[in-house]
Amino acid sequence: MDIAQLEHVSYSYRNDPAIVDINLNIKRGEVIYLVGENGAGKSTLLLILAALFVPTRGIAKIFGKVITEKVTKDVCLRRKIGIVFQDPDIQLFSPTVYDDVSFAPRHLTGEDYKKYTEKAMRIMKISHLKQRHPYELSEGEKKRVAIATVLSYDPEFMLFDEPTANMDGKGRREFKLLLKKLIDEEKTIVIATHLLRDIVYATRIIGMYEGKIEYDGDPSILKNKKYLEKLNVI
Ligand SMILES: Nc1ncnc2c1ncn2[C@@H]1O[C@H](COP(=O)(O)OP(=O)(O)OP(=O)(O)O)[C@@H](O)[C@H]1O
Repeated sequence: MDIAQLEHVSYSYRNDPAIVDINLNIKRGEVIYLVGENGAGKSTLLLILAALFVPTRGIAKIFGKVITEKVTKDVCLRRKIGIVFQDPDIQLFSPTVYDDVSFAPRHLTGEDYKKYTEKAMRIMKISHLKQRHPYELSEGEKKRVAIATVLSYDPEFMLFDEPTANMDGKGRREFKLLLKKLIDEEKTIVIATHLLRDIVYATRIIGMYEGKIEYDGDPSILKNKKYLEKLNVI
């Protein structure tokens, strides 16, 4: 079974189309980067893949389930999918870092939630911040916490929206190591980015332009500067 199958999927915010007629299959173990200029539709496509948005048109099947309003709340499905939003302020809502990181495992993994929480904080090197209020953190620290809130329940399908956008060189190197670890654990990964220099371990690139898929293929496209210029991603 594919992780995701999109058939003629479109999504509009009120009447403004954000993605248009997307056909896409994602197989287990793929490491896909979505590239495209601002407003190309990358975040919207991630939200569809995360089973958080229901397509305005077409059919999205995630882990074999057709996504409807009801299915977006299915706990079994939610347990398998993790999304790290571009803006960590959307993801962090608790009074302390610990409460934020433990929120999902508390609801999804039961008894062992402390173990999962500690492990995620250790991996993201945020254990020392656990009693801090998320809003007191730097943007880079917030991003680490946001990633930890997803690692903490160990989903098999992981989606990242501009994960390295507010990170310094050290943060970006550490994210690369995290990615390697997730790939070794055979996760399926989709990353939206406009930072081409940060693309590593890609098995597939999807280039978006004005809500449509303009390229879907192997990473050799990254060497084709002329084509990337056409997509406005250079
Ligand atoms: N909440 C919203 N309400 C209305 N329109 C929206 C909303 N979110 C996105 N859009 C619009 O949908 C289109 C696609 O936006 P989206 O955020 O998916 O693109 P993106 O490629 O992720 O861009 P960026 O790199 O700037 O995040 C844009 O025209 C955008 O203005």
